This record gives sequence, structure tokens and C-alpha cells, in this order.
Amino acid sequence: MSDKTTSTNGKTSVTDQEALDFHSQGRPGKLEITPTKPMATQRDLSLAYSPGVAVPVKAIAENPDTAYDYTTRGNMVAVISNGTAILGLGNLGALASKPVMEGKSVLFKRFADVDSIDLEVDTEDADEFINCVRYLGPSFGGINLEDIKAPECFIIESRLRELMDIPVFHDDQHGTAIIAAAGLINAIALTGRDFNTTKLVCNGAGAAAIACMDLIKAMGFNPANIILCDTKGVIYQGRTEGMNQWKSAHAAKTDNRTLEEAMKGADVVFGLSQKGAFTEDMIRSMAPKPIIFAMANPDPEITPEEVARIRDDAIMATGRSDYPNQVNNVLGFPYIFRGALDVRASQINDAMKIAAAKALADLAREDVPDDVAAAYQGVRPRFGPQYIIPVPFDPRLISAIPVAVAKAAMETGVARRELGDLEEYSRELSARRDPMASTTQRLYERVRRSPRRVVFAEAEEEQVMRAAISYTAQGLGTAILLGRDDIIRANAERAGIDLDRPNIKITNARLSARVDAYIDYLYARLQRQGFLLRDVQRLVHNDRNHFASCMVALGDADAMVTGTTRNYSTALEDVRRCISTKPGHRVIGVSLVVSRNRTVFVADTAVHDMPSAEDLADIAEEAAGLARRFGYEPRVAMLAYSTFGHPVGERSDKVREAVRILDKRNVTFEVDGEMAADVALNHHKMQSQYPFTRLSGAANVLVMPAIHSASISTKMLQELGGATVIGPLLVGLDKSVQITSMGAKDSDIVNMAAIAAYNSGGF
Ligand SMILES: NC(=O)C1=CN([C@@H]2O[C@H](COP(=O)(O)OP(=O)(O)OC[C@H]3O[C@@H](n4cnc5c(N)ncnc54)[C@H](OP(=O)(O)O)[C@@H]3O)[C@@H](O)[C@H]2O)C=CC1
Ligand SMILES: CC(=O)C(=O)O
Ligand SMILES: [Mg+2]
Repeated sequence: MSDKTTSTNGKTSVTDQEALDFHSQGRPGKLEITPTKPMATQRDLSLAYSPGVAVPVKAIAENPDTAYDYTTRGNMVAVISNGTAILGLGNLGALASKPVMEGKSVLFKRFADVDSIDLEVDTEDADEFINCVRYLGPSFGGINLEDIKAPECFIIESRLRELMDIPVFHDDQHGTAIIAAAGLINAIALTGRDFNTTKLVCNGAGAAAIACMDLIKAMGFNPANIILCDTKGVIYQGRTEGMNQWKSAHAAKTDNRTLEEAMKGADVVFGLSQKGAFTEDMIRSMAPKPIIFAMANPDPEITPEEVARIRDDAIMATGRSDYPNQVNNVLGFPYIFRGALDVRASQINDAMKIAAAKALADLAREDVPDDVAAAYQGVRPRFGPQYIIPVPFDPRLISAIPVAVAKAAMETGVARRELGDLEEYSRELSARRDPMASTTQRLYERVRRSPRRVVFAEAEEEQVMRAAISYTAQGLGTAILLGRDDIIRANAERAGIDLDRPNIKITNARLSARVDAYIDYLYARLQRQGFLLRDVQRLVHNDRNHFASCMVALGDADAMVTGTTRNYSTALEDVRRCISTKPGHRVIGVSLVVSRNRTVFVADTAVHDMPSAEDLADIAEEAAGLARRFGYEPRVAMLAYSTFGHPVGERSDKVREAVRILDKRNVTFEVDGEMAADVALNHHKMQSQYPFTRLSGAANVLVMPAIHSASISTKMLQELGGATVIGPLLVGLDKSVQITSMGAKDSDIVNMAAIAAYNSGGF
């Protein structure tokens, strides 16, 4: 299994092994539950549980609406499946559907800050399924049904909608329909068509397909121009084989009997069936400027490459994230539920669905502002055939879609809570998302557009080889594996890794023609620092960090990554022998701490032991510069154990002095201090206790008074606080090098390689 790819169309960016490792490493699966209240003392326990908990119990019994105030209900959605139509993989059962359902739950959180839990119900019987779910209403603010096959899904959803007073939404039906409708509105406009005369064929007549047809008809698409097909061919009036009432409702008056016949001259084709269902001949037979939405997952009915080979006038969309125009319900369900939950809607009705589709279509037509261009591969997309729909990482989705949904809910009387100021609501929504996701996306995409050669200095290690493969497979550039060929190849074979791929190069230091150049270069640097020529020869021949650093220094590689086999400071010392500080800069380490939907840059976590006031000011400037390069407007807090002079202590003097130095330098970012971490990170506390502070919000760059506090706090955050800590990232070197922590996993190494590549690019 190890090196097989998850797709056979050559477009994949992950191997099967990577997918398995991703799911199994650390805590298995993709989710955990974290308490939101302290649970440390007897008092906490008395409040959280007996006797305190009795008070909200009675309040809810008296007034059920207060469940939204005292419990998680108002922000909690269940993702429920029986696994009978998992993606396009078919009926693989409830248990096998769990990775997808956990994935949907994670997407709810990531994109719209909706808490969600997956529930897999092990029955194919619609009545049993309904009976199981109908009683779960008190636990949740909404039910997202997922990957349940047709026709049972129609019965299940409509029955649960009758029985429950919270939104019940079958994502594969309506989520898909909303996104496909949005894409269709735009594709039709771009090709000069209209809803009345356009001819559409839909292959697949299951959950997604039927809902798509229902929605576009509700939006005004001419029913006479739609032909639906399934495994038996065209669904025509009078057909009896393989029919059900939902298919019958869309049966066409036509002589066509096969998909092939139906597609002749069609303007639009929707694929909601299975991989490979469209042939090149079918696509060739369509009308000029055809609109092709091949939405089967994970592999579409036909790939964009196949279509491009036969015609250049098509608007092409798939369900995948690695092609342009991703028509996938991920663009919908997080935001639709966000809006529905925020008005405590009793259902998600047609008006809300249409509002979501229109808002999505409108968003693609808007000019893309600078901060949003970042999410689009560094290119500013312009409304057109390659951009008919926003990407899932578009940060505007969170402030646009829920507002449209909430508004429609209020207008149609299904909202149980009115939102007064929708502009204010939109601003609150924006604050729910941390920009880290789009930042990382942007970073990768920029490198992809301008691929870099990264030398992996410890390439005999298995996890380094895997990282190198992932680096190239993601289209980030060339991976240079440094090490002895025989050892690398033997280790690769033992681990089942295939290194014979494009853009993987192995460089053996002993056999390299560049050795003499590196020795000359390094000897010139070190000869007055106690190194003999012989010492330098030994370093270049035998030490991978020195050889790799020389490669980068002399332009034989763009960037380097090391650190898995040696401790950080040793690796850094090796690198600094070969690479200088960038003129006018200072080398520091910055750790990115990602926790609870916010990202904070912590410095210096790697280099300066006991920084002076001047050092601290430099560290602040370097860290603020990095934050800006990552797309954040820096708000720098100079941290100490005291806040603005209290308690008095000489250790805070240098921190105060650093602020004065920065003021004198007229830096262009917000900075204040000294302050304690709780004040820096809590804007409310900052404003209420120290109203004179100059930071306009909670700090996002924390400059630590010394390396021990930096190191201790980031490590504690990681171990105790559950934060994700990336780095330390090295900043201020004249060439791009990143050092991972010892024993780093392949996913960490490839992230560091991407960051090194990004930093080398002057992006
Ligand atoms: N991009 C997106 O956001 C989404 C994509 N999808 C994709 O849509 C597809 C269907 O999912 P869903 O509706 O939930 O599943 P269902 O099981 O409810 O429906 C599947 C339908 O596809 C038909 N079908 C299967 N194979 C073929 C074929 N080779 N030719 C014609 N028809 C075929 C079936 O025909 P029959 O009735 O004769 O059995 C059935 O009507 C999947 O690939 C899924 O990944 C689904 C949801 C969202
Ligand atoms: C995207 C999705 O929900 C599916 O393919 O089933
Ligand atoms: Mg699905």
C-alpha cells in the first residue's frame, strides 16, 4: 500500500500511506473534545456538575430556549451517516464512513467555527435510522445527514424534518445542489445562455442529482430541457425498470435512451454518478462552449486533462480541490449551518438554500481584494471560465454566506432569534476565522507557482524521504536528497518508498563535483576562526549540514531543511558557519502557536539566550516582519512578568527600554509593553485595566524577555494547552534554511521545506 496514490489520474498529491499516516499518527482520527470551562477545583466541580448543574437544568425545563444559553446546543451539529453512499465509493457501511464524517465535522469547525460530532448509525433500514435520529434533537442545533444513498435518503430526510424542530439537512442533496446551482448560474452567464433554453443532462439520479434538479427547477430552469440518466440510461416517461417516485418526477419526454444519445448537443452536463462515466466521444458531441460539472468524488466522471485534450471551449468543474472550479458541498454546509444556528432556525428551507446559492455566485463575480488574493494561489482570479466559484479557502465565505442564509430565515419566519444589525453580524463572522488556513494555503501555492530546489540534508532517514516525495508530489519543486546513494536506496527499499520519480535527485557529498568549490568557500570563511584546511575538508566531506548549507550558499539549491537527527543548536551552529546573517538583520527563531482559532508568533525561541534591550527591539522587528510576510498585521507585545511597572522589578527594565528603542526607531507596527501574557492576549483585559495601551487588539506577536521563557511557554502550550506549534522558524539568515525539531514527522518536515522554499523566493 505504501507508495500507491489515492487517485489513478496522475493528479493526486498524496500517497495512500500518507493518508493512512495522517489519520493514525498521534491521537487516532481527526477530532477530540475539549472542555470550555475550568474543571480544576472543588468549586468548579460543584458548578459544572452537582449541585450547580441543577440550576440550568431547572431553567431549561421551565424554558427550553435557554438550552441555547446554558449548553452547547446552539453551536453543535451532528454529522450522521449509515455509510450507504460514501462519496462515490458506494455502500461500504457505517463504520467505514467514519473518516468522512469526522472530516465533515472538522470542516465545520475549521471553516465556520461550528462544533460538530460524527455519528455512524449501523442500519440500512430507513425506519430504524429515523427512529434512532429522531430522539437526538435535544443534543443538537442541527442535523447534517451525509452519504446516505437514494432513495432511502429522501424518506429519511423528509420524515426527520417533520419529526424534529431543528434543521435537518442532507448535505449530499442540498449542499451539493446549492454549490452546483451557484456554479451553473455563473457558467450560464459566462456563455451567454439562459435558464429557459439551456439543455442539461444529469448523469446520476441519486441523492445529489435529484436535489440538484429540484433546486435548479425551483430557481427557474426550464424542466423541459433536462434529461436525467442513471445506470440504466435515460429516465424517460414510461420507463419502469429501476425507477422510484423521485426519478419519475424528473422523467423526460424524449426518445433518447442512452447517456451517449442524451449528451449529443447538450449545453450542460452534470456528473453525480461515478468515476469515468463520461467518455471523450460524449464530451466531443456536446454543444459549443459546453458546461461540464464532473462532480463524482474522489475521481470525477472525466478529468479536466481529458476534456482539455479534446476541446478548448469548455467550462469545466469537478468536486476536487486540486483543479480550478471546485464544485463541492464543503463550500456550503459549514456556512449554511452557521447562518441557521445563529438565528436558531427551525429548518433550512428553499429560500435559505437559494439565498446561499446566489450569495456564492455573487461572490465569484466580485473583485478580489488583496487579502483575499492570497487564498487564490497568489493570483488574483478574475470571474471567467477558470473561476466560476470561490475556493473553500476564500476568507469572504464566512462573512457572506451565513448572512444571506440568516436573512432568508428571518424573512421566511423560520428564525427563532432575530439579528438586528446584519453588518455587525458579518463583522463578527469574519472574526471567527483565523487566517492561518489561508496563509498556509497561500504559502504553498506561491511556491507551486515558482517551484524551488530544496536540499533535504538528512535524506537517509525514512521520514525525510517521505517528506521529500510529498514535497515534489505537491508540485513544490525539486527535492535534493543528500546522503550516500546506496544507503538512501537501501533504506527506501526497506520502507517501500519509490524514489524513481521526477524531481527527486540524490546527491552524494563524497562524489559531488562541487566539493572543491564548497571547501574553498568555507575555508575562506573559517580560516581566521581556528579552522585548518583539513578541518574544513572534513566538514564538507563528512557533515551533511555543512555540505547542504554550502549548496544553498553557492546557489546549487534554493533552500535547505535539516534537524531530524541532531539537536537544534548543533544544527544551527553548523548552518551559521556556512551562511551569514542577512545584512541589516538579526538571526532569530520564531514559533507559530496555533490554538483556538488564533495564531500567535512567539520570539525569540531559538537564538538569543539573554537578550539585551537592543536585542529585544531587533527581535521585535524581525518577528513583526515575519508576521507581515505571513499576511498578519503585527500587534507586538513585549512580554514580562509585570505589566506597565507593576510589580516593580529590575528584570522588566530592559523590556521597557526595548519599547523606548522601538519608539525611537519609528517602527511601522503597533508595539507596547512591558506586559504580562494574559494582558497581551486578552484585549478586553487590556482595555479595561490599561485603557492607555497602544495595541488595537490582542497581541499576535509576543516577544519574550529571554529564551527560557520563550521555550518553556511554547512547549507548555503544546503539551498542556493542545496548541499546534510550528517552528522555531529561522529568520534573518542570508539564505533560506529551516531546522525541524529532532525526530520530526514527515508532515512537519515537508511543512518546514515549504516554508524554507517560500522564504527563499522573495515572495
Ligand atoms: N461534488 C460534491 O459536492 C458531491 C459529489 N457527490 C458525488 O455524486 C455521486 C453520487 O452520490 P450520491 O447522490 O450521494 O449517491 P447515490 O447512491 O444516492 O446515487 C448514485 C446515483 O448514481 C447513479 N450511478 C452510479 N453509477 C453510474 C453510472 N456509471 N452511470 C450513470 N449513473 C450512475 C446511480 O444509478 P442507479 O439509480 O441506477 O443506481 C444513482 O442514481 C458520488 O460520486 C459522490 O461523490 C455527492 C455529493 C456531493
Ligand atoms: C462531497 C461529498 O459530500 C461527497 O462526495 O459525497
Ligand atoms: Mg457526501
